[in-house]
Amino acid sequence: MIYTMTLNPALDYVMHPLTLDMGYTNRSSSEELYCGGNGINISTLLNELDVVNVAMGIVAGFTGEYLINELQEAGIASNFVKLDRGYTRINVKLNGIVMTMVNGMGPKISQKKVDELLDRMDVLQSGDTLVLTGSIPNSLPEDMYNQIMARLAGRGIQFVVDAPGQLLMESIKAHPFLIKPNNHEVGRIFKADPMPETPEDCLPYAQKLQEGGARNVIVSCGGNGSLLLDEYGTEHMVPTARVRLVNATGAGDSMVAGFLAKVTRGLDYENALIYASACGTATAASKGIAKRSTIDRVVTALYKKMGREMPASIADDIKNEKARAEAQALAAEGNDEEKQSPEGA
Ligand SMILES: O=P(O)(O)OC[C@@]1(O)O[C@H](CO)[C@@H](O)[C@@H]1O
Repeated sequence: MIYTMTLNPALDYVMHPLTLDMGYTNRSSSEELYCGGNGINISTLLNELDVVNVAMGIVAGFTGEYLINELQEAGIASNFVKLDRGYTRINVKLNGIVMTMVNGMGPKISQKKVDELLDRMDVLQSGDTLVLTGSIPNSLPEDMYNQIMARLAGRGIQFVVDAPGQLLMESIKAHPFLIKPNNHEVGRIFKADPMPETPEDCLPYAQKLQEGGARNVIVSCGGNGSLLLDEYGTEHMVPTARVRLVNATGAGDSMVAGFLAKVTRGLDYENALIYASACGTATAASKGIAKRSTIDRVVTALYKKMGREMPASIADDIKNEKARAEAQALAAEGNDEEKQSPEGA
């Protein structure tokens, strides 16, 4: 079973302003509300791929209630500690010519609630995967992920960590099965100058992260593709299918979900990376986390672009002929100019 942990979930309020002038009232042309936070995005995409999983974490207030109800309606099992005060944050995503995000700090969490969460984690068993991802509210210690991994150590549980900066560096000491920073995060961690932009640029940094303890390292590089340095030391580099960018929020989370969905079902690392890349791109081309039909289209387009044969296990899973035809149409859009997001996927 895959468990995702979101210590600081959010409602993502995506607004589409036509212009953005600081110091003035700006008007949005449309807006949407999604359940967010990295782990919740991963659970949402896993669910879309029919991978049964449990979303865990901490919620508060009316926004937290909304989030749990929405997960329930989507058929995603959840196990959240509820705080008595405060509210789950609302992260504002201003999706204009470039994406600008303002993420909330999150509610204050007492030690009692942390202990309650740790106790709930005792349901995890040997063979389970725990995905620790996203920022940690200020009131929790920087080494929170390490505390969780230490508590579960020796029980045959595999860890996946996708976290910013120091949090990630601390976590690799626990030898996680997978980490997935993007190229900008890797550049900031190692104070790289110039910033690594391509999978090739990121390879030396992925090697350092592996030397630090991570088993498999994926580095996503937005429109430039992605890199996997696997636990056997083999490097895999995959391009990105070209699509029109709609909303980059959750694209990196979708990669993690796509990769896990496939490796837990026995697919080899190289093809799992291709599938992961397609899932990230599909979300970038969607409003909210990608739906299955978009993933099917993008994965077909990516295999075509790479001139690669699609493994039977993926091909058998592409739901219908219509998706195949649409995939061809999407591949033909490859000449469209891609809008750039401020961070890699
Ligand atoms: O503030 P954090 O925890 O670093 O990031 C939170 C967040 O920006 O990440 C997700 C996309 O990956 C969004 O759903 C969410 O709003």
